[in-house]
Amino acid sequence: MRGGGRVPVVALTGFLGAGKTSLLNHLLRRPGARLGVVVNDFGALNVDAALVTGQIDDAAAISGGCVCCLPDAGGLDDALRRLAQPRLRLDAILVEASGAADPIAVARLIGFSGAKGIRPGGLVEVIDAVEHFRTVDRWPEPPARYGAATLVVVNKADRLPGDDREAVLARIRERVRRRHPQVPIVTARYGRIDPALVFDTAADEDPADQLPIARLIREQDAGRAGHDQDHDHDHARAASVRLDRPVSPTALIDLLEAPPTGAYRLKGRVRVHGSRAEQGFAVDVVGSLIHVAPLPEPPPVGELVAIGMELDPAGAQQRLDAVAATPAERPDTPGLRRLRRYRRLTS
Ligand SMILES: Nc1nc2c(ncn2[C@@H]2O[C@H](COP(=O)(O)OP(=O)(O)OP(=O)(O)O)[C@@H](O)[C@H]2O)c(=O)[nH]1
Repeated sequence: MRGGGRVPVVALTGFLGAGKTSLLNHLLRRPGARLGVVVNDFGALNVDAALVTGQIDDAAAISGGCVCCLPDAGGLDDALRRLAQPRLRLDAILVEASGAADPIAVARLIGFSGAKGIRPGGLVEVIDAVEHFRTVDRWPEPPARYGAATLVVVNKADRLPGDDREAVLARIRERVRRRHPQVPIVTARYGRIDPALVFDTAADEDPADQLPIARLIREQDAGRAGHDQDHDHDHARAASVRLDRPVSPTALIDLLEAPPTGAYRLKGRVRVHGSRAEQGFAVDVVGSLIHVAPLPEPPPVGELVAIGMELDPAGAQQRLDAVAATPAERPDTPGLRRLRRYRRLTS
């Protein structure tokens, strides 16, 4: 969400050559998003020249909406601090980790970063479908690195021989699941995943009562109904609900803690009855990360959106509708306490 709120920091990890830069380039091509980029090792920068006009060592706005920042080793915090400045109004910061980096360490670095104005936005682990069993997954136990991921992208599926493809993909999925049963797994070519899985594209012209992400999804739906668009990737499915009244904090937190089946992201803006006045909160769930932030004003109309590649839209709709329909009794002291606990943990 542009303006206000903390900027999500999304890490892209994966073994050397898995396709991190391809995925980064794909995300940077998304029009309308203002993204910060941190490339975590020198010499690896290979971002589209049209989007990044050279290796720059300070945060700078450049055409295409991308801001790029190259830190030296250990400079991640400095880079995040620079990119989190409110005047840059970024929708997300993408950190491409070096192929040699351990995703668990990367997640920890971001999670414990001292930089203000940021929050962890997930960790996307890119797997090379062809090289996987020759590089990262060579031992009886599945690699610990899967445990840190909030989304796994099995890339280069096109390079698997046709008669073997499904079997190899199934084997990779099975190995990932053994380590991390809940993590969503998508397959991709050249890292072309649905950007809605990673960040929102904010749009200044969006009406005040609508979340940018909802607009993005509407556009995608329109694109799907029409002919060809730039849709060279699997689509995320979504369900959303408009909230005309304050929501029940208990119903809301129950939803955030147990999102609808297949929901990889869940986000929204809500109004609740506080102990004295009405209060507004922005909520955001990525994988198992729950983030709750206060809004300066309660939104006149709220919204909740669930997104996922394997979302059951009807089931998700029911869950969202149920939150909208739960009476916002007051005082809902236990619910408010749970909400504030997440707020304290994440802001
Ligand atoms: N056939 C095919 N090639 C791919 C795919 N994704 C990436 N590649 C190619 O694989 C090579 C490595 O991709 P990169 O995106 O640079 O991988 P990386 O993980 O950033 O690599 P390092 O930064 O060296 O760790 C490039 O030549 C890409 O063009 C894919 O899905 N299919």
